[in-house]
Amino acid sequence: MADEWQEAYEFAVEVARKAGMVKIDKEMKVLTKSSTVDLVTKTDERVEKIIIEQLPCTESTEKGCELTDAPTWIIDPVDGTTNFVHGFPFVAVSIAFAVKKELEFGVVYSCLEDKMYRARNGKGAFCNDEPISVSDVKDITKSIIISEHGTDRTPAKVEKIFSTMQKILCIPVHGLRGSGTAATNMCLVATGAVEAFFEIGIHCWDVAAGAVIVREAGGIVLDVSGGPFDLMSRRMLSANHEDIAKRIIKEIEVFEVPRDDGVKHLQQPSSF
Ligand SMILES: O=P(O)(O)O[C@H]1[C@H](O)[C@@H](O)[C@H](O)[C@@H](O)[C@@H]1O
Ligand SMILES: [Mg+2]
Repeated sequence: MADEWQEAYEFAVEVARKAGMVKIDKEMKVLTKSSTVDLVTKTDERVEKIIIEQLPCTESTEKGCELTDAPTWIIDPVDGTTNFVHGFPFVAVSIAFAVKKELEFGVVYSCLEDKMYRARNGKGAFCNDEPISVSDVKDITKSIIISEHGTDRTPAKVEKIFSTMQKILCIPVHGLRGSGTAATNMCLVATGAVEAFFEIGIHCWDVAAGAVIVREAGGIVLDVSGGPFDLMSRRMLSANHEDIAKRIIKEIEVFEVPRDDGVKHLQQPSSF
């Protein structure tokens, strides 16, 4: 049988590159989404339109996220919008494709660095056409970990986020980092620049493409409890190795966030 999704995969790479031709514009119109620090710009809308117009068989829905068995594009036109607004140089276009609720391929174009990350199930992960793989560090004290504080500034949640970061920093690890874009953070795990990235509060479109890239680079993608990764849960831990993941999970102070699909929170059994 012909390779059913290869053409769509290659096409997504081209669309991501075209969509990534965005310019930092000081006059850009900045709007807000869930809070005053959750930014969106007219450029996000313009880039989304470019992508949707070019991808085959797209039907855009305003109903939020619902993953069905149908072939589905999961797109973040500008991941790292706050960076984009401020001229902080990490901004990515993220395009993933799922079939029967399983992610088939992912493309992340880190546009200001001109790095095209891509991966397809069973076919490896690449950056600018060079194969990439995760770090082989298994000792957390020799690791760099990424986490982000997100856009929910409810004091109790911020306290948990910083308490988790403090505990991880004091293990100690070599460093804590954050690029401001979940898609790029996952690619940093995939290239071995860092050992892990976790965040509670991200959305499915922030991490769908990155999940395929991390897995194909030899890493793992889990729920922050250690259970299986659930794209709609808004919780994600990606790591180079299960030893690193297990050690981080011990320190994560989990808090509730509404799921992307609106389903009531599901308990994630830990696989560790
Ligand atoms: O909103 P964008 O820039 O698409 O996505 C970002 C989230 O807003 C931010 O809360 C989160 O920390 C970051 O990882 C994500 O990419
Ligand atoms: Mg995003």
